[in-house]
Amino acid sequence: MNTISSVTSHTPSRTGIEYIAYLLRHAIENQYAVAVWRLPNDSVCHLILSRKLQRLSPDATLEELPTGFLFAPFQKSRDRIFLPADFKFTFAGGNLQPAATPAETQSHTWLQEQLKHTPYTPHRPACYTVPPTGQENETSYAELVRKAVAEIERGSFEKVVPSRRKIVDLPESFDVVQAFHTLSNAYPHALVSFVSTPETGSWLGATPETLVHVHDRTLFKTVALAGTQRFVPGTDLKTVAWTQKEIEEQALVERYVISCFKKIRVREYDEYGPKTVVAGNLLHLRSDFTVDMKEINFPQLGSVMLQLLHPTSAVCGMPLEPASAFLQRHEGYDREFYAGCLGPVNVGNDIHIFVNLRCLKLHDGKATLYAGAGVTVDSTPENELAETEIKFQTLRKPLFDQPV
Ligand SMILES: C=C(O[C@H]1C=CC=C(C(=O)O)[C@@H]1O)C(=O)O
Repeated sequence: MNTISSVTSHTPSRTGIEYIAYLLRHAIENQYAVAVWRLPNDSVCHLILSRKLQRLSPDATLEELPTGFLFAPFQKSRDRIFLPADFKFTFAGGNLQPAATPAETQSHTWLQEQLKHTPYTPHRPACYTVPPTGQENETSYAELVRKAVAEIERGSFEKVVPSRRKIVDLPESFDVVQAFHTLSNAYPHALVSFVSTPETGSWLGATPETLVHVHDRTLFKTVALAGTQRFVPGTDLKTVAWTQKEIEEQALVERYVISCFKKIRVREYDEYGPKTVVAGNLLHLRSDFTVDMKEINFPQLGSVMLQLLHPTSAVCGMPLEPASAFLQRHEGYDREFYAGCLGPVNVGNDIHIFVNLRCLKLHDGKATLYAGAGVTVDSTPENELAETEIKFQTLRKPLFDQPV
């Protein structure tokens, strides 16, 4: 088996961070796309390089794709992007890990060749960036929430999730690989991801929300997540109280998930919750759904449910169409990949797709942060605005401020 020792036998040993920085630069020089991720409650970080992105058709089945990474925008009418794993590496404990699959063995051999031709030199990691466009301001977000409540009172929909963005200056010393590392340490229960492609620019995030998880082609999982409050470390989760507004907001997401199961006549799901969960600096209410796919003989449930669920009423609204039309008309900016979905496909027998929340997009010297809040008839503009501010803190605090 070709392992790290074969990479290092011709070159000085490098840290995982140095290898990642080297691979990012190689990607940019060759117009390759990159995805780096660390799954929740896992210590292993994965990196793939793609020579060419694929655009997935709406009916593409994830189960039939090769190993890779899905990156899909919020707008369903736009193309979902798939990064096939032309090269794949894993890192743990700060080091590149021995190749565990034939594909990784080939990747190690390739890396060894690259290092011979272009030896490693220390440098700040580079990634694809695009300029920011415009800036949302606080007054208009409060106005947006007011309009949303008025529309709910008029009976157009029950819930909508308006969002906003904030453009911040990056510190002089900002280093994207270090930032990924910082988020991985700060948020062990999140999917921490970094996606950088010539088409999409670079996106970094730490999301708490699973959209579709298929384990070993047998077990399907999804969640209904909503309701937000600040987490004070040390709080006993059993003592956390939720308002009627938050309970209803989460119940609407639950109903949305169940309505998707109903559309395909799946009745054999287990539902657990809602319970209070920690998501970094925040608390949410979450219900977990599981389906035994073998038992109901539905091998493509993951792909089918992904199409039905996205965008859930945790990021869009309920009913979907009028809420989505409201956001299109009034939100006033392009969400692009915020509140879209992303994650590894067919890596080690799992498909693990998350909602792209608590994320930012990188520009030269700046970053755009994104956050939304679920609005129901009981919402106030002040509270929802404050909620988006604490959601911004999920990334701001560890990356640009003091550690969490
Ligand atoms: C839309 C976001 O969060 C969603 C997920 C959990 C709780 C939410 C809420 O309480 O509003 C949102 O529905 C976001 O983080 O930008």
